[in-house]
Amino acid sequence: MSTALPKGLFISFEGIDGAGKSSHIEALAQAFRDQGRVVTLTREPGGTPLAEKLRALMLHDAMDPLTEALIAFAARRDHLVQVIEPALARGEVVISDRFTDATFAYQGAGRGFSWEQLSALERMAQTGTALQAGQAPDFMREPDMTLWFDLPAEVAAERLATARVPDRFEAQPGEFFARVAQGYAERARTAPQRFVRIDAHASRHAVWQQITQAVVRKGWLAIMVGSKP
Ligand SMILES: Nc1ncnc2c1ncn2[C@@H]1O[C@H](COP(=O)(O)OP(=O)(O)OP(=O)(O)O)[C@@H](O)[C@H]1O
Ligand SMILES: Cc1cn([C@H]2C[C@H](O)[C@@H](COP(=O)(O)O)O2)c(=O)[nH]c1=O
Repeated sequence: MSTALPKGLFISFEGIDGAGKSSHIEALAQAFRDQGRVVTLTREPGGTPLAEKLRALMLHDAMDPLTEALIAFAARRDHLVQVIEPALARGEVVISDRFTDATFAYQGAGRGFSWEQLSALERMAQTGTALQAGQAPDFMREPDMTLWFDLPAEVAAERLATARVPDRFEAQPGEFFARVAQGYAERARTAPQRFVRIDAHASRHAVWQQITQAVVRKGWLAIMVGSKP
């Protein structure tokens, strides 16, 4: 007798730098584990040895916006093929700290690179990776849910002011992050069924409640009484 695998789930966390994503990702992973799921916790750019090398280039080496976008998608393709698709095929929950919406927000809205061309790259990089899962050749992999941490750029800047040595993105001026935040809002408007807006200006506890409510509403987790981030 064969035991059916649970359906793989793909959840991404998005938002401008300092929006508070990292503070909750591990807690959500643990909530899934507590309810018997296997979790692959990963990040972008990165998540594979090759993609981590590309991350280091992207975060620290000067380059033009097209180069930046191409590196983001090259890293994503490797990440999808090597990590995300195999984990989904095993019925795991994949939680990624950022995915393609970040490219639209940062390289698109932030740097000014064309969204139309980013859409073409998105289709190229995210199609044909799920054939073994029985998906059609033109199926484009996207997250099942995107938790979008919406926070004004000036609040995120205050939170990060004392935090760490900034990388190429964190060193950008406030106007850059205001554009990135707008980019996320625009992207959320184009995919309302996938995006869940999290009011990231709320307290940590209230943010955690919004996250758990979103996942419980989907029926992916049972109600978690007294759970904490
Ligand atoms: N709800 C909150 N209220 C106040 N401060 C918070 C809240 N959530 C997180 N912080 C603080 O804000 C800072 C940034 O949080 P965090 O590192 O989780 O953000 P992030 O979205 O993961 O950023 P990045 O994408 O740059 O890694 C940290 O100092 C964290 O302690
Ligand atoms: C996936 C992706 C990321 N970025 C930027 C966004 C952040 O500034 C960094 C990653 O740092 P984090 O601390 O892990 O959040 O990279 C980007 O510009 N484009 C992308 O596609």
